[in-house]
Amino acid sequence: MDIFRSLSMGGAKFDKNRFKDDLNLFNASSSSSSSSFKPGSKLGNGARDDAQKSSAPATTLIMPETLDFFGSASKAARNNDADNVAVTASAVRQGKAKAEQSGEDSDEEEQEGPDGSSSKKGKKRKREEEPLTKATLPSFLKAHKLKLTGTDVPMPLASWEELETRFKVGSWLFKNLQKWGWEEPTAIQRGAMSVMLENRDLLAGAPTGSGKTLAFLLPLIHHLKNPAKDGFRAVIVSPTRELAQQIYEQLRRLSEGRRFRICVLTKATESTLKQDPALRKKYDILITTPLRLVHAIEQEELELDNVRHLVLDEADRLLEQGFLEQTDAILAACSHPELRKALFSATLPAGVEEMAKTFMVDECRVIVGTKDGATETIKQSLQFVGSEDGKLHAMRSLIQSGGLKPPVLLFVQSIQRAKELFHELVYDGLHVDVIHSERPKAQREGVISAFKRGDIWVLICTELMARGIDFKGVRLVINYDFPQSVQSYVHRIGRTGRAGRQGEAITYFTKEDAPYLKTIVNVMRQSGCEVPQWLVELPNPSKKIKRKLKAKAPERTDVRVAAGSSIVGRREARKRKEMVEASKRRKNLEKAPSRSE
Ligand SMILES: Nc1ncnc2c1ncn2[C@@H]1O[C@H](COP(=O)(O)OP(=O)(O)OP(=O)(O)O)[C@@H](O)[C@H]1O
Repeated sequence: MDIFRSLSMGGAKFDKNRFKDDLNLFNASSSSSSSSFKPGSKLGNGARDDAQKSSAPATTLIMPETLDFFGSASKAARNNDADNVAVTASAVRQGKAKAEQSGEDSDEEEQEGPDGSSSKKGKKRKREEEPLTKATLPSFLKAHKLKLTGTDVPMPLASWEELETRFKVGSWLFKNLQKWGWEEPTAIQRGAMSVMLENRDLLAGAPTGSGKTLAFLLPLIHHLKNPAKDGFRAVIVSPTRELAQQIYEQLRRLSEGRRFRICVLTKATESTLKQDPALRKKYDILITTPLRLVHAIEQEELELDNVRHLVLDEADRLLEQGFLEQTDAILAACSHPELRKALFSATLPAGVEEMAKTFMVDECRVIVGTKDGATETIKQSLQFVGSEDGKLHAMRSLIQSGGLKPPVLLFVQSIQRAKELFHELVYDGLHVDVIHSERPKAQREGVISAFKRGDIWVLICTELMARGIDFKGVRLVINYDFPQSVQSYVHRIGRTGRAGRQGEAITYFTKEDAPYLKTIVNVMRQSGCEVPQWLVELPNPSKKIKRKLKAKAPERTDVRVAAGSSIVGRREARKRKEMVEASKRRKNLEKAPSRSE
């Protein structure tokens, strides 16, 4: 059914002309909104709003160069004949010190080119094309918002070409990479790949949607070189099955033509490994969730003693209560003395970093942007909805005002609430579905494919979908229930605004959520969103309060109860009841024999 028709069934009017871009799914960009603490008002946005209303393509106008991870803001021709530069962190430090001494600043340097007529941007791009030197490194790091820490940290990649010239990455792998047509490496790819290619332990943090997956996959394949039939040599751990599957798909594409044996550990593959011990030797790479892997280790269904590369994706989640024990068991099972470890996430709380240091050896730390920061291409806002019943009202207003820009991800705090909200919205005639861990695997996969295809326009989800999942076209994330931690907020909203695209995130809050508001306000400010002064002046919640929220989701009135108790809810329920009764009457009439018969 036409989505605009079905959306209209909920009482909303959709103008096809106005939403013609929506028809062209996964061709994202866009947005709207303002302040004051009353139900329905949105708090946030600001500067970017004006920019987004401009007629030029969003990426070129809005994105500052420093945030242009994907080079989409500038298509300057590149001319990379990069010489090999094996500069180490001592060089990094020397160069930095020199730059600081001379008061060198990247922006100033750009204005001082020999050719006074060329633009600042042009000069900067040109300088990036050249091989990095001690002198150019500080401004390069600044331009890419890269922070490198550790002893002798390898020099970042100046260009893709350095993969071949400097690291001798096989031409087959380089060709596979080129198939994506990505003009240049993202900041995290520049910083993290060189560290992994030099076979060092790594702790890497970079915003959501900034290409961390490729940053660890490419070095990993490079090190494995060829299929070896020597048992698992690389293990990638991710907190969810969905993310493991997504990593597998990217890995398969990147290793095309090399016949690596890759195993995504599921109940089915686990039982195959159990039945056929010889098979275990045939695999090269394992992608798994922690629980499944620990089960397989305990059942002695596989061995990890030949593993040389261990990647923990969404590392902070894997080192949190709930997964920590399993991650510990995995680390213990990967017993090869030459094991290298790489930890990646968009959020790395201090406690996690401390823990990581206890099992990493002489690690390099590569951070892009502000630690635990949100992606800056996401327009964030907070919306006060009064109490629970105000949320559905806000949702329906959003539909009616045309602000619901599909595809939309809608986060709630529990499976129960996800189910309830689904039942509430499905009768509104929305193309809506729900995903949570109680749904069988096949159904979950089906929902994800349908959402990717654009058959589902609003996907209700739990924390299951908050991390890592790469739906490129998501235009709006709604935090229907307030997130339980800053990390959860950053990852949830990070499902939009990926790969340099624009996105929007709205967070509903009630009176009960107000004590935690400041944590989100801080993230919003850090990522460049304007927020009203009174929000800035709110007190930060204490550590104790934050811990309490993280440990236990707040009690909330059931979605259905809340829906029934609001005026709008009652009106909608009555309308739906009337529609159902009218439809029954029509059917009965159709069934009734006509008099002539
Ligand atoms: N160099 C690049 N240029 C352009 N696009 C890229 C580049 N590298 C990766 N991408 C694309 O960017 C998107 C996001 O990548 P990825 O899923 O690896 O992000 P991430 O940093 O792991 O995000 P998250 O923290 O949410 O897991 C993907 O669709 C990927 O194909």
